[in-house]
Amino acid sequence: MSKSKGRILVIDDDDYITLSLKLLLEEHFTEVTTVKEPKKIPGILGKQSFDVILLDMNFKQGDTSGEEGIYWLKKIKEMEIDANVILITAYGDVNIAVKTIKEGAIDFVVKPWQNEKLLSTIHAAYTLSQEKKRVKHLRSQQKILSSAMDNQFANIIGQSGAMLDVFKTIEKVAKTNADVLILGDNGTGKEMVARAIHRNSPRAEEVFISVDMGAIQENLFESELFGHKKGAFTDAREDRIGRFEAASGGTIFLDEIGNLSLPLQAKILTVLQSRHITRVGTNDPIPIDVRVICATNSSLATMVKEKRFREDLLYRINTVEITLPPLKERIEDIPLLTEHFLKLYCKKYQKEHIRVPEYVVKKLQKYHWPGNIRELQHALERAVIMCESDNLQAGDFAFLGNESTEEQSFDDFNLEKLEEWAIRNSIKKHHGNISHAAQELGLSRGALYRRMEKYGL
Ligand SMILES: Nc1ncnc2c1ncn2[C@@H]1O[C@H](COP(=O)(O)OP(=O)(O)OP(=O)(O)O)[C@@H](O)[C@H]1O
Repeated sequence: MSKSKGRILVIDDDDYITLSLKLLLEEHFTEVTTVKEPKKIPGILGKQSFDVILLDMNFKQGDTSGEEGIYWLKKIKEMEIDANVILITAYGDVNIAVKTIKEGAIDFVVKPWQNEKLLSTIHAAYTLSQEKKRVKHLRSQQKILSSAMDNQFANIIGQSGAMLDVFKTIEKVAKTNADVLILGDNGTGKEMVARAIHRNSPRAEEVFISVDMGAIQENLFESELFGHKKGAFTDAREDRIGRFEAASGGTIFLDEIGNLSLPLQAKILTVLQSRHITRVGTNDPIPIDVRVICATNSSLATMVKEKRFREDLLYRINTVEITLPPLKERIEDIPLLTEHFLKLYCKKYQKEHIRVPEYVVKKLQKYHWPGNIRELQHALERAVIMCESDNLQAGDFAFLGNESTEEQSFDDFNLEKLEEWAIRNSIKKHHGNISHAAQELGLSRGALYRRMEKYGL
C-alpha cells in the first residue's frame, strides 16, 4: 500500500506507546513526529504543520480524569490550525468521549487499539484535513475572485435623477432579503446594480453567483441549476452541485430571466416558492438559503399579456423593481462616465496625458448609444488605444466620425454656418489634429477650441 503524504503528530508520555505508534504509522504516512511532554505542543505547532494529531488524555501518573487531555485539546483548537485531533486513552469512558468531541476532537480511540481500526480512523482524519485545506483554499480563491469582480463593479457612476433614485433603492433593499427584479436594456448596468445590492447586504462575505439563463441549454437546465447525482444521465460521471447550491448563503443573480421557456419558468417558480432544490437523479429535496436577484431586458409585463411569461413567476421575483433607463435618457451621466472610463483606460494603456475636449463630450451626448454604457466603455477603450494626440477627437470614435463626414453644400452664406463648416472640414482634413487645423484656419488652438465648443464639434 502506498504511503499517504500525511504528517502525523503523536503526543503521549509513554515511551512504549510513542515508539509502537511511530513504527506502525511510518509505514503509512510520510512524516511521524512524537512528543512526550504536552507543554511542548504550542512550540511545535507554531513551527510545523500537521494533518492529524494523536493526543493522549492523561499525562500525570494515576490520573484518569482526562482533564489534561481536554485542556491541551482546547489549547490546540485555540491555535486555529488545520490538523484534526484524535484523543487516545486507556479509559474508555463515554462521558469523556462525548466531552472531547464537543471540544472539537474528531474521534476517540481506546488503548489497547486494534491496528486496522486505528489506521482507518487516522486515514479518515487525514482525508478530512485535506478536504478542510481544499475548502480553505477555495474560499480564499473565491474571496480574491469576488473582490476582483466587485472592484470591476465597485463604482456605479451616475448623477442623473434616475441614477440617484437607483442608488436610494439599492441602499434600502440591500439590507433586506427581498427578491429584486432589475429591468433595463443591454449594457445599462443591471449586473453592476445586482452586485452592488449583494455587496451592501448582510451576505456580502458570501458568494455572488451570476447565471445567464439564456445561455443554458434547455436539456441541461435542471442539472446546471439544481445539480445531479452520478449516473443520472449519460454524461453525469460524478455527483455535482448546481448553481443554487453553490450560491448557498449568498446571492444568485438570474440574468436574462425573460429568455426562459414556459416549462423552465415553472421549474424555477417551484424552487423559488419551496426554497428547496432536488438534484437530478434523486428524490431528496435540499433546502437552499439564497437571495434571488433577477434581471431582464424584456418587458415582462408585455410578455405576461402575451402569455409568454408566467404571471405568478413575475409576482414572485418582483418584490422590488429597479429600472435602469437607457443611456440616451440620462445624458447628464455621460461626462462623468466618459471621465471614469478615460481614467481607467489611460492607466491601462499607459497614456495618462490624454484628455477629452468639451466639444467631444457634447458630441458623445448627442449620440443615441444603442449599446448603452457598455458601448460607451468600449468606445473609450478603442479611442484611447487609437488616439495619437493629447486630446481625443470626434474622429477617434468611429460612429461620430461617420456623422461628421456628411458633405455639406452651401447655398446660404450665413457666416456662422460657413465658419462651422470650415472648422469641421479642416479638422477632418487634418485627421483631428487641432494644431494643424488651427494653423490652416489662422486661429490659435485656444480660439479654435472655443469655436468648436460653440458649434458643439
Ligand atoms: N453606472 C455605471 N457606472 C460605471 N460603469 C457602468 C455603469 N453601468 C454599467 N457600467 C459598465 O458597463 C458594462 C455593462 O454593465 P452590466 O454588465 O452591468 O450591464 P447589463 O445591463 O447587465 O448588461 P447585459 O444586459 O448585456 O447583461 C460593465 O462593464 C459595467 O462595468
